[in-house]
Amino acid sequence: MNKLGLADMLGHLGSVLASLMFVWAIIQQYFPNNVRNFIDKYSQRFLTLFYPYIQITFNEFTGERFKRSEAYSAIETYLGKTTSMQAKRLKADVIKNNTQPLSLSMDDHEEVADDYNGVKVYWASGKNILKTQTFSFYPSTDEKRYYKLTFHKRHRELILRDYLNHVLKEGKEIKVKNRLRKLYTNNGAQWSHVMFEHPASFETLAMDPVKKQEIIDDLTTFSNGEEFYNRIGRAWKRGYLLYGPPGTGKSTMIAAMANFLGYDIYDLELTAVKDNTELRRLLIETTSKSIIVIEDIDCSMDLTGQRKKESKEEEEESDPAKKPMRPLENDSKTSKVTLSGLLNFVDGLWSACGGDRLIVFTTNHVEKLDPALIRRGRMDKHIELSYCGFEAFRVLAKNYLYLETHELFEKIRVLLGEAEMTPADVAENLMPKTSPVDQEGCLRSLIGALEQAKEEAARKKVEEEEARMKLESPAVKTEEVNVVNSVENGSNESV
Ligand SMILES: Nc1ncnc2c1ncn2[C@@H]1O[C@H](COP(=O)(O)OP(=O)(O)OP(=O)(O)O)[C@@H](O)[C@H]1O
Ligand SMILES: [Mg+2]
Repeated sequence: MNKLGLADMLGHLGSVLASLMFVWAIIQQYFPNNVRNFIDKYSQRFLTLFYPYIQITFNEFTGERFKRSEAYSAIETYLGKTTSMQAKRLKADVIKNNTQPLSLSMDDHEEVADDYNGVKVYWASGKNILKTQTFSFYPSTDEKRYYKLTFHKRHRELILRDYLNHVLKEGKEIKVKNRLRKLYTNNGAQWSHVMFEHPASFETLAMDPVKKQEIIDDLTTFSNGEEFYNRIGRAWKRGYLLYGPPGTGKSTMIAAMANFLGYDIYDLELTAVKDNTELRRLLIETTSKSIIVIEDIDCSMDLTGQRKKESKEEEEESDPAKKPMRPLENDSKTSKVTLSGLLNFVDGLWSACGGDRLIVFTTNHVEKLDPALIRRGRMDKHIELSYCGFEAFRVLAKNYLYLETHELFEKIRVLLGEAEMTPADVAENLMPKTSPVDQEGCLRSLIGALEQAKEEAARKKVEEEEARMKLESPAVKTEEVNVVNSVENGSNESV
């Protein structure tokens, strides 16, 4: 009896559904389009009278068919972090980045909430499937994805004016940070590149923390300074001169800068550039958000005082800025890049071809460089990287040995003040040589090396002093003889 009742009920339900579908099919078929649109429009208006929320849709493709909307991809990136914490169904993609191996986004028909200055907004992902009859080579474009933002209408102004700007800006910034970066090198007038995957960062860079923070602040101000540079009418570029003895971290700092800003690196080999025209072409080909590096600038070109006593035809060149570069001794090709060519390269004229660029020179001999090349405005910031101080040592000890403090630190602090050792040499002594790591053994090895460096420095000083005395002694003797002679002659004059 019961069973029969249930079967009856299901039978009735089935016939009701069938009738409804029949009515819907008749409406679809016989009601003209404009009547249906009319019903749709007014039912929507009626609903919005009681619905206090505003919705904005951001489509993946707008206008140009195959060009992904910038706003959509910025939103996708912006929502990555929130998505990974809130959504239950996620999509993952490999981005092969140092800091983050996967990019996560919401799967279709997911929803997450975001908070902006205490205001709650909701983001939902969705897709429309277009029923196209035409044959397509790009079937994916038939699925139109979108993000829908929903918020209460009383926050309309805040969301439209501030929040959306914030989302787009932040999304773009995260994108720049996450993108794969490139290291370009030039072979003559051609750039070729490999992926840039240097792990250096400002945290691992050993140097005085105050100086380090100053550089980080300078870089941050520069990278956010588009509006400022536009307002004061200057090309958006900044020059850094890094100088100091070998092994003090100049190249490491360039890698840390690139990682910090998320910029590409153009490592320019000047001796391989034929002439100023080639140099200009190379510069024009660089993209924005990049660091153009010329390492060991004093070795790549003759910018020293020696230029005045060079060969005859070079002497004839009255303007020193026009003097050709001296190629490296083993370089068979002659580079005709002149100092003025390089100055043009650095100056606004050529670097004004859009976007932000840092230009970095490194040298071991800052005193040899032509003042014109490194004056402020060209090389805006001069940074000296020097021998390892105690603060720099602490960074290395933390990185290499996981040591924040140790009883031997005090001894090392005193020795670092007395002996000159580069961070590269300190790092080599701290490099673990056994497993498990013998922290104290590494510190003692460093102490040994520092004491040796101190002794060597003292011995060198004595030798230099002796050599100086030897050089001076004949003159002293002559002077003594002259004085004796003049006394013997009864004269008061000394020569
Ligand atoms: N300040 C530093 N912080 C951390 N590591 C450093 C530092 N200086 C040097 N090192 C270590 O020493 C090695 C050599 O450093 P780097 O190549 O940066 O020196 P450099 O100043 O560019 O030398 P050069 O003048 O010979 O080009 C690096 O691999 C790095 O590991
Ligand atoms: Mg270097």
